[in-house]
Amino acid sequence: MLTLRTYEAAAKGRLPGPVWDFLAGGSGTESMLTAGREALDRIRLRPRCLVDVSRCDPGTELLGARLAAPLGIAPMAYHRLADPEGEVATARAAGKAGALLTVSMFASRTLEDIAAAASGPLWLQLYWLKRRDLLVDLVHRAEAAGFRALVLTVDAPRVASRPRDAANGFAVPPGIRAVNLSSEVMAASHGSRDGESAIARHSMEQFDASITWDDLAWLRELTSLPLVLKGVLTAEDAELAVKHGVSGLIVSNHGGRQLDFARSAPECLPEIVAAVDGRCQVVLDGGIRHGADIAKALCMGADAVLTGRPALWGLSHSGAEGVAGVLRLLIDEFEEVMALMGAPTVADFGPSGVTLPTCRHT
Ligand SMILES: Cc1cc2nc3c(=O)[nH]c(=O)nc-3n(C[C@H](O)[C@H](O)[C@H](O)COP(=O)(O)O)c2cc1C
Ligand SMILES: O=C(O)C(=O)c1ccccc1
Repeated sequence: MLTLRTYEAAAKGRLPGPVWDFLAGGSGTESMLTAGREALDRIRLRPRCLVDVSRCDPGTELLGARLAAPLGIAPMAYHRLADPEGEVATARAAGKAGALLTVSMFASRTLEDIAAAASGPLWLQLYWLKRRDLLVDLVHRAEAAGFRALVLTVDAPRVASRPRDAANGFAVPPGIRAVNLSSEVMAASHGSRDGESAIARHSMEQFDASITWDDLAWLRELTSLPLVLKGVLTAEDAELAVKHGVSGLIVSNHGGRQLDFARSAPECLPEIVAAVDGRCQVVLDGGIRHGADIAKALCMGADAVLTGRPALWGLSHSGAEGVAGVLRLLIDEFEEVMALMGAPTVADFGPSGVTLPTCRHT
């Protein structure tokens, strides 16, 4: 019987050390690698009994797209680090499982190839590059390829220092490239130097750290695709996001890879859901490792969750089949939790389904 731990152990065994460190690692003291997980573990479920759960339906809709469960894959760069087929295999698996796939701007397969392999909804994640012409090109290609939404990651004006990558002088191995961006812009991300991560250096050169809320209008005018902001952790920013017309928020601490000592995403979710008050969709990411985590997120008011690293573990273990296996595990566990919670549909999860540890944010 395969568990997420099996996939994780297999990936760790198979991948070169520096690649494993890039996938698994976090920023700074890595305090945030476990914070989200611990916050989820402190939340306990409050089951109801004698409800008809002879049929449980984990299906839902997210930004108008049908999903087999409120689950997607978080945007992650360079899936070819885990498997030669990369994002094409991931897309096939997400389609098979009925899960959303968020494709990173730094994907290692073309948007067109990924879309051709997909049978479910795709979102495209963007970092705001200084070279706006490249953003225009990507957005137009995403529209043409049938992507359903754009995700702007807002917790990374630069990639944070990550000690493992710095120690390894990590650079993306030759032969793996962010093929959707011009090689001229990507040149700096190759070529490793001791004591420095090429990815962090590249982000300092290429990301536009000067953008503010006012710049969102430029992106919104470029496309009719719905805009989702990823990395919002406060009610204040959620309110601003809604005022600026976003269709969704991904409450995320970037899997512990950006601001060290931040609040973890699950801790922030309730105040963000309250601030949004139904005006846009809310997705949680970070540390989703069990079907019960999906249930907890829904109880706190999320519409769906994204899982990150486990998809890459599955990919490294056995390509598309491995990713599909990971998604299947999470969805099967979620279905069981639905039955045992007395919650036969996703609409049956609400605030009374959890007890939250008392936490104050002011
Ligand atoms: C290897 C790796 C690459 C990532 N690349 C991106 C990226 O390109 N864009 C982005 O917005 N987030 C990126 N993230 C963050 C994920 O989208 C997500 O927030 C995080 O991994 C979720 O946590 P989890 O891995 O604990 O499930 C990356 C994460 C990892 C582990
Ligand atoms: O977002 C990340 O966490 C990340 O690792 C990354 C990878 C490539 C380019 C930019 C960020």
